[in-house]
Amino acid sequence: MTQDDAWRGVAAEEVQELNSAVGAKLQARSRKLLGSLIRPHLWPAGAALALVVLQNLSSLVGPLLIAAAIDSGIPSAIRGDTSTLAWCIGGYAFSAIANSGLLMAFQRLAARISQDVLLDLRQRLFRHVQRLSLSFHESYTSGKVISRLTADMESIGKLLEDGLDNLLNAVLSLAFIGTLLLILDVPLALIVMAGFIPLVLMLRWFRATSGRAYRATRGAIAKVIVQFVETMNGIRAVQAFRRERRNESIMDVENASYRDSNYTATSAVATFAASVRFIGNVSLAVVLGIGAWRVTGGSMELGVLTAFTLYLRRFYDPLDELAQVANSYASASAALEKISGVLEEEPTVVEPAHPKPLPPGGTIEFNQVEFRYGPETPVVLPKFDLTIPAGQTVALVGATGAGKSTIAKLVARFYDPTAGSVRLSGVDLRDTADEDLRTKVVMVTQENFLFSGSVADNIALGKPSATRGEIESAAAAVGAHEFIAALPDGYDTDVRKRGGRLSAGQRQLVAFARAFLADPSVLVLDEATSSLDVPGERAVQAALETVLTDRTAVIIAHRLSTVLIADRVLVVDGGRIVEDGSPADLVAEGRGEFAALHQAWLESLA
Ligand SMILES: Nc1ncnc2c1ncn2[C@@H]1O[C@H](COP(=O)(O)OP(=O)(O)OP(=O)(O)O)[C@@H](O)[C@H]1O
Repeated sequence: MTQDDAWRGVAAEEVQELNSAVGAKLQARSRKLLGSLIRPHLWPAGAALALVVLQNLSSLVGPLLIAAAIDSGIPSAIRGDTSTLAWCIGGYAFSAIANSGLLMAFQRLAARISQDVLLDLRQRLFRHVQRLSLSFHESYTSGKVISRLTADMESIGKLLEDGLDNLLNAVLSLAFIGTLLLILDVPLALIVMAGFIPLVLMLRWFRATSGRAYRATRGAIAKVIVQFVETMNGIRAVQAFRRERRNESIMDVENASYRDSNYTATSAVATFAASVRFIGNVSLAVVLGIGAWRVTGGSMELGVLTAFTLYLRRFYDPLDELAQVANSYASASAALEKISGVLEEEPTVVEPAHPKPLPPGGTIEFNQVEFRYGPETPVVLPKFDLTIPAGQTVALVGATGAGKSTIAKLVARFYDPTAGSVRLSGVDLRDTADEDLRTKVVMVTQENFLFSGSVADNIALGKPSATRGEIESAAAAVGAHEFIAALPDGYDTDVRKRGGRLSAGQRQLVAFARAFLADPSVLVLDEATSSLDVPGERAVQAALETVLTDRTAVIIAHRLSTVLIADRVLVVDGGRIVEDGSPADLVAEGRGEFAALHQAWLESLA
């Protein structure tokens, strides 16, 4: 692994203090992402920039017109000539209207650009995360992904919406007003500029402090969301095991650390904003003092001083806003760093550039396969060979943690073996197209996951092009038709709505109907451990036999009845296949682990 690889993807997420080289690398990655997001909107962004320039120019005219009104309009009006004053007032009204119109146009355009950018980023992130391999999801957790898609996205949105608006306004105001101040009065303008020295120092301090603080807030909010999502996902277990108090105390700790990191971040903003205001007010006081002294001495006109102080207020207001921008920027860049990390992750199970088509048949071969979950984790499956001929039903049995699910996951290519190869009909799974593999190998897991939508939609997942007739015959084949027809809206019942909720056995039947409809050559099945009532169990058993007909099957078996319908039993122990034979032969041998397991099963049924 090179030095660069060590920080790739999400590796730096949990690290609070980064060295400057890594920090720079992460910033460059964030900038690259931001650039790629903004590039498609360069023209509208240019138009927005033009609008904000015009809007700033229009707002500058006001104080100049007021100065003209005080210095020449009012004196002429006293002498009976009101035309200058009328021009000043008319001009002021016109610039105010133009200013409002331009502001509205700019804000609308900016909002449109930023919403498009956010939409693009959300889509990219969602698509990318869906493509990432199981190994990523097992370690990254859904809570963190949710936090990237919600909280982080929101802080980037805040920067794009208010931040850019404020930043452009501030920079332009500073440039324009700075120029005007110099034109109006050079000595006073220089006094104002001197205030910039402490300002720049403050800005440097603020960037360093808030950058660190906001990285911490991103990590902390992710932990709060992870804890929340885990609790909600496991709410049944939480209530069943009375884990509420324990969860509350974990949540309290995460929540408190989020509050603390936010507090540190906002404290920095407060210090910075207060310093800006303080420097602004001191400059104003000095300008007023010197200005008043010069007006009384006759070397400066009152109107000019009025205009100068009016501009000066406007000069410091955007600096206040700049503090807010710096704040949103720090928060958004921490978020962008995390999101760009997720986007940098690559699937570990990669689709080949030139896939080989899978021929018909379903022979599975493990050739010298060895497997470990990660480079630092122990070998879970030591080197082994195994051939499962097409059409055979194999039951994997063994103690918990023996490696049964791991073997099943290799057949479905959720992982690639660390050494050796897994072949289907003679083709290395690494050489197959995802689409091809997913139609030939279907995995039915214990979760029996139902997506929101109708029962029919959930069965059709196995074959999206299926007609209603095909869906119903698949359901009928596995014996699910009766209970589905009896649901409030039959096949159109929403499985997430009241009345559409299915029992564990019914969910399993829907999962079987889905697999039956998909009609794969190979079925990998993690049998549910939860026990069903006797009629439910019989229905599921009958459905299982139907689904298994004419295909290769690898079943992680938990029930004796399932093992007995298998052609072959593999007993797994510590990642090794220690027994291999037909259930009848293994029982007849009478000495092995399977024979003992069989005896225990029989006794439990007695
Ligand atoms: N994602 C993972 N990362 C690291 N180790 C893992 C991972 N999944 C499983 N393991 C380890 O691999 C070994 C085999 O696990 P596996 O899930 O294959 O066992 P199993 O026989 O299916 O168990 P069970 O019957 O409890 O489901 C175990 O020691 C387990 O701790």
